[in-house]
Amino acid sequence: MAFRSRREKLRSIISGPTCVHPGSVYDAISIRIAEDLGFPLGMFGGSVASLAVLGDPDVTLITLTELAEQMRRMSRAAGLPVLVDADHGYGNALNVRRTVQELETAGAAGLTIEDTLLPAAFGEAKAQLISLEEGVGKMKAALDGRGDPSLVIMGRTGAASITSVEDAIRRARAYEATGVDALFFTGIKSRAELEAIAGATRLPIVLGGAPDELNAIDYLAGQRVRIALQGHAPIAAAIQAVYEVQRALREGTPPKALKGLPSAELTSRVMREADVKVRSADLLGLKQ
Ligand SMILES: O=C([O-])CC(=O)C(=O)O
Ligand SMILES: [Mg+2]
Repeated sequence: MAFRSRREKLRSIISGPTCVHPGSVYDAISIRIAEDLGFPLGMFGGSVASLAVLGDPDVTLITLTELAEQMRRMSRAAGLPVLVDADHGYGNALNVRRTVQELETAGAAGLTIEDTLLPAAFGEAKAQLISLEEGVGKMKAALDGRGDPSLVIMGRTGAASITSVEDAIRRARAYEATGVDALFFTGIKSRAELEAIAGATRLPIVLGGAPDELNAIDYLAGQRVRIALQGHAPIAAAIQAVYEVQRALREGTPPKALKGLPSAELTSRVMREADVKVRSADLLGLKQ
């Protein structure tokens, strides 16, 4: 299968001895740039999916079809392995199974299923968790939905900041027992919390946003953290760049005087224009 080697690359990251930072990717161009810069992995966050596809905040309005289609566009544009934030799996455990099937055929290298109650419940401003039992059912459903055994499935919990570190450990151990490939934690606030979690579990660890004291990559590697996210600055930078250029144009700046535009060489590289020229010569008989 064409996607197998991408999945095996992600597997070698989580089974290796080091910790990597993934590139934050959200569309065909951002994944190509991350690949060109040598990132070993792309992270497709739910928040950036919402922003790129809907222009909305991360409040579970995006549909599975939209998420999978955006993943498919990225898989077609580049060969970089991508870890997808599949949120709560877009429904109950049966929906989780379907989510895994869709993301697998869209070319994801791996995905996370989390135990947050999504979308938010009526009248509840604070994040809540589903029960441990329902979380376990979702992990089992994810594994059952997997057709390619090389697809990486991660169990994710935000319990550390929603209930307690003890609850995060209880949940992580239960998810481990289902046979998931790795554990993804958000909301860990200190080295002591990470060490308690790493000491009580055995699978590779992926860390969502983390405070400064957790930002030493060798220390993280020593705690079995194999992937450490660094937020989603690229899409934030894109918002700023588009805003600045639209504003300058609106204020009457002539196009040639605009600042911050990419060189023709960079744009051509991102578009893989050289490959298109070769194909055009071969297939259309066009001179180069
Ligand atoms: O997975 C991530 O990158 C963090 C997250 O939940 C999101 O951005 O939606
Ligand atoms: Mg998310």
